[in-house]
Amino acid sequence: MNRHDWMRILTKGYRPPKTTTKEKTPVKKTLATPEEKIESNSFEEDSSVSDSEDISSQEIIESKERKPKSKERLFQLKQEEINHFRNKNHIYVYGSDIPAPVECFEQLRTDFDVNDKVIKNLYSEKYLKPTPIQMQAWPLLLKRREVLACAPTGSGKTAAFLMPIIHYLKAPRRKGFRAIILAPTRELAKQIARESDRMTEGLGLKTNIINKVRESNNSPYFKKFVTTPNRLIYLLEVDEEVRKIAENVEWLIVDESDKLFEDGKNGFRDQLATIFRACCGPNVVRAMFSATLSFDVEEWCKLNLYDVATVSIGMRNTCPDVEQSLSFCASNAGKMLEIHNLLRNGYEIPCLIFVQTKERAKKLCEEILLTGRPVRSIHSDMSQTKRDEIVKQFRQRKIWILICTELMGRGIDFKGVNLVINYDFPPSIISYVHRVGRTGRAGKKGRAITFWSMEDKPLLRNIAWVMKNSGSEVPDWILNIKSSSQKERKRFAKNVPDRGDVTEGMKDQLKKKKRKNEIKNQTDEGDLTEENTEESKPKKRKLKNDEKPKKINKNNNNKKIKKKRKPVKVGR
Ligand SMILES: Nc1ncnc2c1ncn2[C@@H]1O[C@H](COP(=O)(O)OP(=O)(O)OP(=O)(O)O)[C@@H](O)[C@H]1O
Repeated sequence: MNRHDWMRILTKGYRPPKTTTKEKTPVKKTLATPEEKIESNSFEEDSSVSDSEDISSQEIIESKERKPKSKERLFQLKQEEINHFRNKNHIYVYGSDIPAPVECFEQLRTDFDVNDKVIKNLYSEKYLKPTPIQMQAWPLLLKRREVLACAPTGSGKTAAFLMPIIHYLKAPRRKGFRAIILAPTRELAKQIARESDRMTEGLGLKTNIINKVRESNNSPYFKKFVTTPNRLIYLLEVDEEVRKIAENVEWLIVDESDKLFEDGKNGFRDQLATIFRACCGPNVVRAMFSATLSFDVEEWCKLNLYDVATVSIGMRNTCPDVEQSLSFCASNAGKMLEIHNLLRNGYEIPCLIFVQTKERAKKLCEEILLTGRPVRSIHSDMSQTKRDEIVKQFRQRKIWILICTELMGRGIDFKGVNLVINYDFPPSIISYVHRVGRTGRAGKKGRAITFWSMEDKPLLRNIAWVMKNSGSEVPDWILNIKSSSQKERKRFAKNVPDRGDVTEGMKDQLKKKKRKNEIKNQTDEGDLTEENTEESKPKKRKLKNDEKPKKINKNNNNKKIKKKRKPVKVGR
């Protein structure tokens, strides 16, 4: 018998006592208060608690302790998911407590209780899902956060600020205007108003746009209010009632914020300050939207907006959906030839052509009209009705080519512009991005060609980098041109080169072209030219018996042939 057999005999019939739930509790109580601990001491000292029980109770304690950790982990996982989603959609956020982006329209209903009618209106716009700026700006604005947003041209910023406003305004109240949207041009203000009308359908909300300063004076009782700063300033100055209404405004949105923040004669910085002071109620939420942001605007927002959340989509100052290229044209005549070549060799319509001045717009329009193509120009000399009519016809594709100045560079959504031509080089990177951004909108692709000449060199490299960063191919030598200083670029923007007359040099060019054609015809027709006919040839004199033939200089018979000079060596 070995020692195992002995142990079996001695312990026969013995069963180890079962652990009861009662006995487990004292271990749990180690997490209890100190008083309870004293009470439970007897249990802890109980020797009947086996080692194995100790381990299992330890596990319980650990699992209890781990519980809050796993909550944290869950939160971390969720955060990782959110970050992944943001990265996938190129959404970058800065600020505290930024809510998660929404992925679909349904989430607006489930998470934010947005009215069905508002969501229905989004679907009837034929939108299938939110664009990245909408994904992140909606939850922020629906939580009434102040926002600074920067998203590429044509990425749906208008709906990004309109939808939350509409959700909050809900139904009309006789309180005067409750939301103000500022835009830098009348065209843009009208476009926003049109989109707002579509999105508020069935809700009874009214959007008003002030066309003429005085006209708006007698009707400040709108629900929403889209305007340019000058017009609102006028109302604030002349009407006490408007001032009171402004104090209770619930939303103040600045579209194309960097344009409105510009100072100088084209900027609205001073007017904006007045409007911000007027809309000072405790409930106002302010937000700034633009495709391009300047350092100034960012700094201002950090200082003046409350707990501002910054949202940025994609790489700043790029147009990823536009295939961009450069074309060198040395002179006005060169540009004219290039545009004719483009038009002759096939171009995409609708096509927008940007020029520097309204004079150049008119002249270029006349030139292209001669080719019989449906082209118009649009500029500030025209009445508003005429401008609206032209924009409408361009949208309806009755006009194929629209020639415009910087006026149309920002914000205007012509729907489906396929080609942008910068006939005259833009004055700044910002201007380039907005001009080129008239195509490649709402997920569609577009093309942009920029003509450049030597005078545009201070900005050439920077524009080339915008192209490169947008994914277009640019020759390396342009990217490597010596960079111009910020001062030089600013000077370029302020004093753009005088580009002269669009048709300048055309006569010379035409003469040259005519001459070229003539020469070509001559060579094609062989000897049948006037110079080569028998009559035109000089008659040959018969040589005398001992006379040698003279050498003839082909270039000029009268000139003697000059002997070639030997190069002179310069020594010390
Ligand atoms: N969720 C969406 N799905 C599809 N299309 C959309 C969506 N939201 C907006 N759009 C469309 O995208 C186009 C561009 O929108 P919008 O004019 O608001 O662009 P933007 O970002 O303001 O451009 P810009 O900087 O040039 O002013 C419009 O035709 C609009 O109807």
